[in-house]
Amino acid sequence: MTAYLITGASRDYVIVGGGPAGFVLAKQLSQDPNVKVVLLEAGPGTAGVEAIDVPGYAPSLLQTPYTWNYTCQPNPNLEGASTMLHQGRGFGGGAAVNYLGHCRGAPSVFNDWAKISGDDGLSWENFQNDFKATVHYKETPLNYDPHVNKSAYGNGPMELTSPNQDLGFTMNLIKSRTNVLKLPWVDLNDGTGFGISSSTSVIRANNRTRDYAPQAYGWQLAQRPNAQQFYNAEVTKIGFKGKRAVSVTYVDPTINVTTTLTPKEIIVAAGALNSPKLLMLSGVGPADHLKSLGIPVVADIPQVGKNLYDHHFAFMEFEVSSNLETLWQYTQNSSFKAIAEAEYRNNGSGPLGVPSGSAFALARIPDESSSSTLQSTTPNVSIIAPFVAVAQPEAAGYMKLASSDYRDQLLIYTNYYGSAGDKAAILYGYKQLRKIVADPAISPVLIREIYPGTHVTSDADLWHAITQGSSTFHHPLGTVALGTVVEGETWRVKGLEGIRVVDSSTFPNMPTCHIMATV
Ligand SMILES: Cc1cc2nc3c(=O)[nH]c(=O)nc-3n(C[C@H](O)[C@H](O)[C@H](O)COP(=O)(O)OP(=O)(O)OC[C@H]3O[C@@H](n4cnc5c(N)ncnc54)[C@H](O)[C@@H]3O)c2cc1C
Repeated sequence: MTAYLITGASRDYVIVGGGPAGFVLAKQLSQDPNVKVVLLEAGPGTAGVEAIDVPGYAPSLLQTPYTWNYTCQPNPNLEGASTMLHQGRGFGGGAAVNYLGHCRGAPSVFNDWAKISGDDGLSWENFQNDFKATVHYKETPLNYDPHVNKSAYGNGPMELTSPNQDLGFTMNLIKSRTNVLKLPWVDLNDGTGFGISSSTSVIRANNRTRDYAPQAYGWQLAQRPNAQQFYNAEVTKIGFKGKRAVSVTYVDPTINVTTTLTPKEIIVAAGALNSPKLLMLSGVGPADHLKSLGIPVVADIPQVGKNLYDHHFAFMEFEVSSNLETLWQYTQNSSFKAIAEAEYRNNGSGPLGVPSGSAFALARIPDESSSSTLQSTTPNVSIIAPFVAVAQPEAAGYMKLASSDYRDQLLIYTNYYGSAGDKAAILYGYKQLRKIVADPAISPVLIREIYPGTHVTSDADLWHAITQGSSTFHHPLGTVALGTVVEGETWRVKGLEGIRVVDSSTFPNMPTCHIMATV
């Protein structure tokens, strides 16, 4: 599939970005055989890539051609650390490389979005039907009750399942969280805002492989003569005539061919970092910033690139009984690895067939209040790394261009823990992790605390540990927000014609859980 194959009549829609948003849009729009749709994806094709298909290999996909590998600017709130922020690159976007968790979180978020955007379709009551239209839940034989509310799921193409087995530790975690956090085990997809979840994931029941956008929607596109989907097609600029978007220029770097299309309408779905990037490269953004880089201004919209939210987590590390199956054993112990791979090949069981985080909790903090730090010295141990994050951070960061060259890195200012409330929340949660691990549901298998170490007790020292042992869930959003940059209902960029943005960049603020379900 290469760029020069696109010839002939003008297209009705060009969609920029083959992530979950782009694929759903392409599938929906091309239902009408009279509407021509072209989907352009910057990254490579992803069909048949084993590291993408096997759930347990997800962490190995970072820093590969399947990710945009952005390094954020030094963050003063993290003692100057420059953290990484990866995004999916290739057919499927983030859905091809992510950790497969599917969760909708608190309804109040969507009711807020409906108010902010004036679009009642986004209220929880109305949005539920859209959620249901994208997924179905498939029951599988399990050795535990996953507490799934089946009425929360519909008949959509994406398959959701629960982890197909308790590998020996999930139940300990669920019990200890129930005891310490005093929360019930619930389904966080049915409108329940707080509770403990056993991680419903986009993993197929029959062969325990990743289910994601190109698989769920791409085959329908492939069968439609009015739809085309291209990878290795990086859009470098959107051209404007006055305030109307009229062209899309893209390059296929593998053959160094540049092509310009002139559709009737352009839909940008390039994700939370690359959608604002493309808008700014095309002259849509803060005028002073664009002028400073010599980019002619089409529309002065100061909020493009602002309002950047993300989920950032802080972790601890504990050694537990070596008979517990953990990712540490898989990465460090070659005989364990061989057994796990054989198990997965035989019947999709074992640690490779489940998501990396097999249980988590959403809790409210009281009103008053990836890389491992362990040296690889002893392969035959088991390590757990429980983590905590602020589900709805207050402080937003921002991003801007480093230059007018599309190949340059972005300047990303994350501002994690940038408010007193965010800082208090993460510190509170970090202390709760120790209590959870000390609970009798876990303490019998606990051997020792590795990170930060039991000597770390004061708030100042714990804060230092958080700044040194934290990372992102890769959930950036909000940089082309509904209400400020994009209109509700139409998703048109305000003040412009022929251009819409429809993806995670348009979320006004953070859902309280994983975010792909909402995309
Ligand atoms: C490592 C990782 C783990 C995650 N874990 C989870 C999880 O467990 N659960 C969850 O719900 N969410 C998770 N997420 C987040 C989730 O995957 C994203 O929020 C979601 O994919 C966003 O969808 P999107 O369509 O808005 O953008 P994206 O998925 O980012 O898709 C945008 C697409 O546009 C393409 N693109 C960008 N620029 C251009 C251009 N100029 N021209 C053409 N194409 C372009 C990109 O290559 C990409 O394929 C994770 C993300 C990552 C990276």
